[in-house]
Amino acid sequence: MAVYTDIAEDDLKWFLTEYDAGTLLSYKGIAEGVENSNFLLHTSKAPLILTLYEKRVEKSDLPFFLGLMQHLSARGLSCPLPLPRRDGALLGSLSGRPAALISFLEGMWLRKPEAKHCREVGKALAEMHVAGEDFELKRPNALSLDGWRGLWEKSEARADEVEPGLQGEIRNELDFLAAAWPKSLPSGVIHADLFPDNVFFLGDQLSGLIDFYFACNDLLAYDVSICLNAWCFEKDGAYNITKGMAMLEGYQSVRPLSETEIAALPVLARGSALRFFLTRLYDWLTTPEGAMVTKKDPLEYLRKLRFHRQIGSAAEYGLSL
Ligand SMILES: Nc1ncnc2c1ncn2[C@@H]1O[C@H](COP(=O)(O)OP(=O)(O)O)[C@@H](O)[C@H]1O
Ligand SMILES: N[C@@H](CCOP(=O)(O)O)C(=O)O
Repeated sequence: MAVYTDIAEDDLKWFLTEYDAGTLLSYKGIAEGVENSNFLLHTSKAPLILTLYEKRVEKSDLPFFLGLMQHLSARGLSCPLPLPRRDGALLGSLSGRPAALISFLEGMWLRKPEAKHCREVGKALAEMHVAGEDFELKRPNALSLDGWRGLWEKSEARADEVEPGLQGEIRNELDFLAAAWPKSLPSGVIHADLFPDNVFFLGDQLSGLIDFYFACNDLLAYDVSICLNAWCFEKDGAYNITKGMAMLEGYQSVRPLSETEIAALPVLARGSALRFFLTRLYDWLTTPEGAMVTKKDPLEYLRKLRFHRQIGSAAEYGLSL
């Protein structure tokens, strides 16, 4: 679950007086999520999401995340919209944490996405990339090459507890990626965590994207590779080329990939598999037993990484070259 910080009803009522959000009818913690504490609020005006930003989110990054949601929403992308306080600020404070109220998005995330949903996700990702083109704030990706090495160094000594031989394998992978990482592909604002739990659907129709708290400036095709990893593998670890094809077609119906982006996909997919392996590994090794958060399996991403290593060309992801 992800409610790291409790809130007192009176504090919440006081917090709401700073907004034109109506009076509080009810509130409850939301079990899902990993990074922040989220609450669903019902007020006399509307359902709302209250997010308390926890330790792993840099306060100085919050204007980027909240401003990006405003920017994308203004350009027609369906995503939560932060509510301004009466003084115009998007950020307040509650229970000693930076806090924001954001609009409630209707829909549910899909436990068993199909190819048709992957197509919608690909299209929405490209729409986000296009809508983000004129967003003025910048945020470098803290979880790119340099960040991976730092993260690895925190887990390296205990990595072989998770699987024998990991130490050597990941060191070699980092060296490979440092040498092979593309330097001049199109870049822009990326979501960087567009997993199934961050995409809502109403029936088969995509109703919106949430959780922009890893968004940053990086290679657009890297974001595509994150989605291939998150959406196009089956539970048994097999890559589903039909889903990959649908996702890439959906993406390219809005923003065609260049030849160099296509050629770079296998390396980018190795990088994005490693990125989620490393954050999961760190959490796996450091989250105390009994903590109220569901730990995600790092080995799922190790298997994906190994799959991408043996890819000969992007055609194997379902792209018609
Ligand atoms: N704007 C929103 N509308 C509806 N539900 C939301 C919204 N934002 C978050 N949620 C709910 O809260 C959960 C956790 O949100 P998320 O942003 O993924 O948290 P975290 O950043 O901690 O991973 C989501 O799975 C969803 O159920
Ligand atoms: N998507 C990441 C974990 C981040 O969780 P989220 O709830 O913020 O999407 C993973 O699967 O490792």
